[in-house]
Amino acid sequence: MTIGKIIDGKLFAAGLRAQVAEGVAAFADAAGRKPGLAVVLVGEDPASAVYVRSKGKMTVEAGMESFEFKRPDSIGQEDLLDLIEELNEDDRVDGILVQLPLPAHINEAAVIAAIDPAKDVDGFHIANAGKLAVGEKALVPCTPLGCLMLLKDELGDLSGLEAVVIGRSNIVGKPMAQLLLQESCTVTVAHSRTKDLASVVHRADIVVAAVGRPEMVKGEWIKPGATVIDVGINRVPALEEGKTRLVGDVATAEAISHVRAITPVPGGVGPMTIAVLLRNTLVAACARRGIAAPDGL
Ligand SMILES: Nc1nc2c(c(=O)[nH]1)N[C@@H](CN(C=O)c1ccc(C(=O)N[C@@H](CCC(=O)O)C(=O)O)cc1)CN2
Ligand SMILES: [Mg+2]
Repeated sequence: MTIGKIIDGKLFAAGLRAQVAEGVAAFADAAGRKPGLAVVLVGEDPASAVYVRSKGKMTVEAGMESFEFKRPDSIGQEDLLDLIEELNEDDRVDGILVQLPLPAHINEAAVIAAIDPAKDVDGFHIANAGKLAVGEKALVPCTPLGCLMLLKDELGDLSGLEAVVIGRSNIVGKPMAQLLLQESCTVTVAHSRTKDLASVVHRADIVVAAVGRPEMVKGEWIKPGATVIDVGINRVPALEEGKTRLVGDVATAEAISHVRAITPVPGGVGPMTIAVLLRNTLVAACARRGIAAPDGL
């Protein structure tokens, strides 16, 4: 039995952040100021609070300015839109990110639509999604771009490979499919209504699992030698009473003997999300100031 490689997303992300930090220093020399990222957190969701803290810390470590805006769960839609408008107008702010999910009474689409597309470092605005779809230069959602970076690092040229993306969200599944199409993969997007998912997955040289269902993708579904990117972050009960642990959307212990390579959870795709956010912020800052973005980012 051969054992596939575990892709170290944490290490790759650290390398990317170091590269971004070099670019940030060059930007600051040329522009006379640091790139700035504004992060908006609404409510008390503990996981969101952790991610936002981590984003702020890594933004500063990369040499950028971090602006954090925490608002109560009770904030009204109009007040949130006013804050976005202020950030759109603030010249120190190159990137704006509203942490998701938002409370149920807020219209997420309206909030995203209010962000200046040039500052939309999450790449969620329709203008950026549309540009990505037609192959124009765009700010691209962080998680799928991070997945693509890991895939290209592992496989090199992806052209002609059969890719199956499981999940059709606007944040991961759809942009992931667009990115893989741009790399000339043959792309299938599978989802909750897909019939015989096991045999669809079995065709794939590349599997990207982004369904949010713990260990749903079984080892025997994977074609021998496929590369698997596991986007899932699911908290499940641990063996020890009262404790939890994280698992992905793929049954990794089973899949490991089928794959060429696979991302672990934690330590795979997750760390790439924040590293790419920093990359997108630098790219947005360069574009806003008419400065060339560093090569290879
Ligand atoms: N506006 C956005 N909201 C959300 C996004 C996003 O990209 N933009 N993505 C997720 C949350 N997220 C960043 O915001 C994020 C999720 C996970 C990780 C990460 O590093 N995970 C670790 C495990 C962490 C743990 O122990 O709980 C890993 O996988 O190794 C970073 C960022 C939803 N919201
Ligand atoms: Mg809502």
